[in-house]
Amino acid sequence: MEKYDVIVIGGGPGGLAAAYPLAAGGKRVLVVERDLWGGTCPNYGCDPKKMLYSAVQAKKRAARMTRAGLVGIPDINWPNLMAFKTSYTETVPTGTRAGLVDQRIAVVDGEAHFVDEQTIVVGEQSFWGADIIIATGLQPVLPNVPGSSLVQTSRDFLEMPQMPQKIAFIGAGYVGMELANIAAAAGAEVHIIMHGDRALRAFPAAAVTALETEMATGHVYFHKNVTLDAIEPLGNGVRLMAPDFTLDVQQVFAAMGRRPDDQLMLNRGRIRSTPQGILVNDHLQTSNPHVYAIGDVVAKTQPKLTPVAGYEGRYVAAQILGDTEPITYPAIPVTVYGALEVAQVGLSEAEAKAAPDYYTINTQDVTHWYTYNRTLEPHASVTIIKAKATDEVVGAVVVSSSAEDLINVLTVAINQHLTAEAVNAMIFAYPSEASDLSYLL
Ligand SMILES: Cc1cc2nc3c(=O)[nH]c(=O)nc-3n(C[C@H](O)[C@H](O)[C@H](O)COP(=O)(O)OP(=O)(O)OC[C@H]3O[C@@H](n4cnc5c(N)ncnc54)[C@H](O)[C@@H]3O)c2cc1C
Ligand SMILES: NC(=O)c1ccc[n+]([C@@H]2O[C@H](COP(=O)([O-])OP(=O)(O)OC[C@H]3O[C@@H](n4cnc5c(N)ncnc54)[C@H](O)[C@@H]3O)[C@@H](O)[C@H]2O)c1
Repeated sequence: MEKYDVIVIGGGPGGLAAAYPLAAGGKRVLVVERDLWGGTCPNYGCDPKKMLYSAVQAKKRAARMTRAGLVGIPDINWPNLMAFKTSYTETVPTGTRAGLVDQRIAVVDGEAHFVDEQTIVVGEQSFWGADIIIATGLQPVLPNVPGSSLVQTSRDFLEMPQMPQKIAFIGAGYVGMELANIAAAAGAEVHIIMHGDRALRAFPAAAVTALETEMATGHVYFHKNVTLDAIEPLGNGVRLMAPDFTLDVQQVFAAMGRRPDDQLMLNRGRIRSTPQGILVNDHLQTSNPHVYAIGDVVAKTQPKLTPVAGYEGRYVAAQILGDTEPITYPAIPVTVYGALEVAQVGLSEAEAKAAPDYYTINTQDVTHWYTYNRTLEPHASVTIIKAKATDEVVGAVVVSSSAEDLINVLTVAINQHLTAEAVNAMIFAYPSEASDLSYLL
């Protein structure tokens, strides 16, 4: 049996962020990956999604600017856009694996299962680790109804060779809203099946309504309060069925959330978990003190995102190398890359509303401000939440076609505990979204 200082299970953003500093710190490290090196984000998540989104953004902006002198709206050629995406994704697994080997990190291809508290097996091989880090991410949830085998996943969507004329997503969270926007811009009629009446529950209702309205103008149809009870094959597609509801589409995709799978045999490693993920203490240590868990697989209140997985990977590496501080998280921005970008960071609007003595909430519709008028934005709004006692910026919501930029500026302000006065004292590039901040704070 081979022995290592640290075994990392999962070669995604979390696992990789832990492996490199551990190896640099002199530890003998093994990383095990059962599928594509690099994990979800660069292979079938954030990065390929945003490559497709780039063309969608350009098309939408061009369409708006036809009202300002631009002639003609470009078409999306799906196979060519896919080829552009693949030109990036096809290099990820080999490049990632080679990067590890280059740093003298041992790599094994295969699925890891626990044998006991410090031993795992991969195929026929057994490995012992003084410490083990679980960074195995999540798998898409599929509907539990007859015909669920006809349902595809976001991974299938991001590898789809042709765009069908009519498709559906089950679920209106991040994946459903983002992929629906891409499909609609590429020419499909898109249906979103929602078992409730709220999309993107974690975001303020007004921001989500703005996004839904924009998507509805682009051939996205929302079916609210529909709980599917069966899916049947059709000659050239599938039939989605619920009480008083039938919809025929060519393809249907699950966008109902993501959950850990049960392949690790956690019980043999004495590691406790729930359906939401592995339970950890404030050092990201599991119920087995030799084993840590990081990234999406952890049951946590923080958003399950790539930069959070990376942050936790670096944190656990530092713990194993000798640090003893419990983990604390900075304010984490979240952004939905839809027909509009909806972004928020810090204290939420709902939390601020619940404590009116402590916080001010300033929401402005900025659609007609110069910055957004210049690009003929369909909708733009910014919410700034400040602490009354200190005048510090503590939360923000941005809705526009480029909210990702402003939310990052506001994230810096929140994490640095800047007061409105301190932000206003800065000079930003003009004219830009950040240069408008003085009117908003
Ligand atoms: C469609 C989509 C779009 C997304 N867009 C964004 C975005 O825009 N921004 C953002 O921040 N986040 C986004 N995410 C989320 C992001 O991909 C994850 O937060 C991130 O990949 C989590 O990293 P991780 O290392 O925890 O897990 P993963 O990246 O999932 O990596 C886990 C790895 O472990 C491997 N593994 C699992 N079990 C085993 C086993 N038993 N043995 C060996 N290997 C195993 C898996 O094969 C995988 O490679 C998106 C996700 C999806 C699905
Ligand atoms: N831009 C980003 O940062 C980004 C993009 C994509 C994914 N992600 C990550 O991936 C995770 C998974 O995304 P997701 O969209 O699959 O999950 P999600 O949790 O964001 O949304 C799932 C949605 O499906 C709905 N749903 C659940 N069961 C259903 C059912 N039976 N019928 C109809 N609807 C149902 C839920 O109410 C919810 O609205 C996200 O939570 C996030 O962590 C992030």
